[in-house]
Amino acid sequence: MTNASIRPRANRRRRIAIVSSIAAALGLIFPIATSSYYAWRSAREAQELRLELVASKVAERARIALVQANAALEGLAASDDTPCSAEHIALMRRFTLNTLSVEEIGYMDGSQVRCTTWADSYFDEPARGADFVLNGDVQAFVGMHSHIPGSAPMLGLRKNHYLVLVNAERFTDITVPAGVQLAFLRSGSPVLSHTRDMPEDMLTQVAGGKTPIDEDGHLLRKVDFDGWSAVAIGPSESRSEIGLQLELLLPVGLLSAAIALVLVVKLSRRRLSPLAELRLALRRKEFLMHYQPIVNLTNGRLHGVEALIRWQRPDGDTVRPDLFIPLAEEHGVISDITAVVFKMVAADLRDVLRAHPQLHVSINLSAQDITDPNALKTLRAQLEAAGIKPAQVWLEVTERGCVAVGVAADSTLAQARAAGYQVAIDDFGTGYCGLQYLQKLPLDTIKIDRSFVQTVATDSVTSVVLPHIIQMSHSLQLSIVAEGVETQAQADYLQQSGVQYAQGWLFSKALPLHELKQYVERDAAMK
Ligand SMILES: Nc1nc2c(ncn2[C@@H]2O[C@@H]3COP(=O)(O)O[C@H]4[C@@H](O)[C@H](n5cnc6c(=O)[nH]c(N)nc65)O[C@@H]4COP(=O)(O)O[C@H]3[C@H]2O)c(=O)[nH]1
Repeated sequence: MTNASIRPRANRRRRIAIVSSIAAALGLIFPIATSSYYAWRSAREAQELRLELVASKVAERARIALVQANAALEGLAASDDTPCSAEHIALMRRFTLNTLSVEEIGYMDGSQVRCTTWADSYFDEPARGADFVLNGDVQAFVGMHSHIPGSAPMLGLRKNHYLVLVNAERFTDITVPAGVQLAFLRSGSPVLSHTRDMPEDMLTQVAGGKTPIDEDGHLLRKVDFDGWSAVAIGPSESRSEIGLQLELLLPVGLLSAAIALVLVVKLSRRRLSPLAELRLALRRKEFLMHYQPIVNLTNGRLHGVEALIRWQRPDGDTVRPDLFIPLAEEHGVISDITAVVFKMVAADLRDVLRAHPQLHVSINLSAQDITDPNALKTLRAQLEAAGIKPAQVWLEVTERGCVAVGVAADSTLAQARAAGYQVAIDDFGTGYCGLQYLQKLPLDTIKIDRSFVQTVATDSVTSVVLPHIIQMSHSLQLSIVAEGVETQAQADYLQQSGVQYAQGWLFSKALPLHELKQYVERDAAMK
């Protein structure tokens, strides 16, 4: 078995490094880009709102002016003064002065202007037909002029004999934010009114019903009513506005980036940890079982096997269980490993154990397994499915494990024995477990730790302990398995001291399943 460490392999480390770098870069870029985008969006939305607001203002002004002009036309129609009499002209003047949007009123006879508000001056009558008709009976003429030379283009509205001139320029004559242009029009008719410095091409586009937005960095907002349109056009967003929004949003973006970075570092460290490797190995099913023969010292025949887990990494390296089992115990992963062991043992040994009922398999349990109420249930389910009798299964618990879980060990081990399993205490002698405590535990077998076996025929201080352990086990009527027997001298000594069973390299190392099966066949062939 090679002694591979539990570090992630180079290519996985590389993969984690690449993924982490990408995640870190995204973690940095994303919040900053998002806050910049939102700064731009908010600036744009603020501009859209501003344009909407001024367009609404224009629409409102125009709507009021048109309502007033209409009211003047209605009021004049109700007059029964003699047309163009002094009273009649005075009436027209009153209407002109009282109606803010109306600049001048004319009394028409057919297409002729007979008199106007200012009786001695006449505006030119419309030389052509109406540009459009409003409310079914009001003819509208675009581009008329009052009697004042060089006056602004007016909108003429005629109903029956009266024609009022409305100064449409007033609609767009409002204070606007820098760079904003306004226009007022009726679809299909020339632009009635627009801001003075509106570029010609923009005017043409607006008149053509086009929306000159975005491509040239402009936004357009339109407010429609009764077939009229008030249009506001402005730069899509201002740099200073974006800067302002960025000042608000960027700190949030930077904070999120910092949090994301810390998370990525933490996560990648966790993914690079031995525990993450262990969990990954469980998911990838990188575990298998080896089996070490336990022999009868009297005749050298096979008595049973100890199931020993192996972690085979994808590159062929094997990790020793005494490296990863403590890690699994420490982080609560051991019950998952034990469940995997139960499953693999049942699948591996079903044929061997059914064909050789005198053999048993010894399975290691950790302290947590002893307190886990599911452990025995899982084991029973696996064994029943494989047709293996509980009597052929030994459960090994370490002395340290029993001491650690205390009273719980008593009841679990008692339950296990009641269910037909044999219970062995593993690594005996290493766990400071007093005789008194040992007496209370429901045990069948003691496994003497390798460290004591190795003292046979040496001057080691601990060499005196071995005979005591053997003697104590005899007095408690426990069977004994000696672990780690490497020499014939050790085997001879143990046998002469009354130890019945042993395992160790003298007899066999832990074997993969197919080699164990050959071993079992050879043993069965021995007479
Ligand atoms: N130097 C020497 N060593 C010998 C000799 N004969 C056997 N060994 C080794 O001694 C260990 C015996 O197992 P353990 O005391 O139960 O000690 C086991 C056991 O505590 C734990 N372990 C192994 N498999 C499992 C398992 O499935 N579940 C749990 N919970 N623990 C396991 O890991 C420990 C180490 O297992 P392994 O590395 O397989 O090491 C095994 C075995 O390979 C020998 O003659 N000389």
